[in-house]
Amino acid sequence: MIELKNIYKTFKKKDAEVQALKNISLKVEKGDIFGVIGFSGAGKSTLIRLVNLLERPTSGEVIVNGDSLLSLTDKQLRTAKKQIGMVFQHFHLLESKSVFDNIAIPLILQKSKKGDIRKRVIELLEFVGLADKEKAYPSELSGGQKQRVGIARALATNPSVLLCDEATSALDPQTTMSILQLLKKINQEYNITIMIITHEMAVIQEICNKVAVMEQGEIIEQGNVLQVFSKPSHPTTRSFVKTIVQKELPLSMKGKLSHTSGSKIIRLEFLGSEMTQSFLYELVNRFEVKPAILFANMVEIQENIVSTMTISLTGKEEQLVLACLYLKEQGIQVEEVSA
Ligand SMILES: Nc1ncnc2c1ncn2[C@@H]1O[C@H](COP(=O)(O)OP(=O)(O)OP(=O)(O)O)[C@@H](O)[C@H]1O
Repeated sequence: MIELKNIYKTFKKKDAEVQALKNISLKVEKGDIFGVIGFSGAGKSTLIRLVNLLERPTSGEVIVNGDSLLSLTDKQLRTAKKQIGMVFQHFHLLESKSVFDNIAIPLILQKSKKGDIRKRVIELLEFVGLADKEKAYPSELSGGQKQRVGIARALATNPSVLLCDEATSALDPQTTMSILQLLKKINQEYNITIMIITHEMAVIQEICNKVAVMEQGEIIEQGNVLQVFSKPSHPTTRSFVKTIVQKELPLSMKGKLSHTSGSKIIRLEFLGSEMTQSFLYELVNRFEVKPAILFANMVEIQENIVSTMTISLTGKEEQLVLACLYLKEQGIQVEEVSA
């Protein structure tokens, strides 16, 4: 659907060069909601702007819907671009035009018939929940409503791909959630593939099935969201994941921990929530150990529950070792915590 192959992008200024992207390769499959996350300056905007050639790579290949965009003629490129809608952080609406006219712009540009334009815009207004705002002007709308107009405009020409450049970064958390739900609905009901860049892990958690993490122009980690969230390998990914999956003991608790002989403090990570009770019961039943929960956290990712739990286990050394072994055999990740 979208494929970037060995992309490099260098911005040349008078006295300096900025290597914004270094050897980026990624694949977005049909139906994906693919998130790209990174800190400011990582190269996310440059990356997403390459997908519809708002930015041209210094080298590498951009393939969308099977077309290698850099080898198309201008006319072919215009046709290919109709398949790619884009939503912006600051909406980019025309203030002097009504909501209806803003959404109609791409249809007017492609010379659709008046009746068809009216039908499509009304349909889109309905879809994004702004049926009563047809005649309003952007200045009369909230940020969330403006973004709904931006989304409707991006969908006007029936694209197969929607690019979202920090689409929720200018919105409060509640509005962010409602816009993310709208993007999910677009993906599911219109079967549109979405690529979204963000610096907020909550965006990835809420709607994405795949994620790429960027740092200094490179992709440092990518994969299925559940995989990356449950086992992040790069320190930067870990620091992003930490913002939503709280694994560490709170500092106030850490200070009070003391390891006494005959006890172990271990952190457990596993998928699913129903497991919790059964393995604690099994520990007590099968081994001469006493478990106590010190800290627990559950996060929903892709309709899966990722659970982390810190427990203390008290008992004879041999029993503690056997208990830990048993937990590992159940597919639980076990890590000893130092005080
Ligand atoms: N038109 C440009 N000319 C020169 N340098 C640029 C240009 N656009 C981006 N850059 C540089 O490329 C690097 C990546 O910028 P980019 O905007 O893609 O990062 P980002 O991850 O989107 O950051 P942010 O979240 O702050 O927008 C930065 O060092 C930036 O200064």
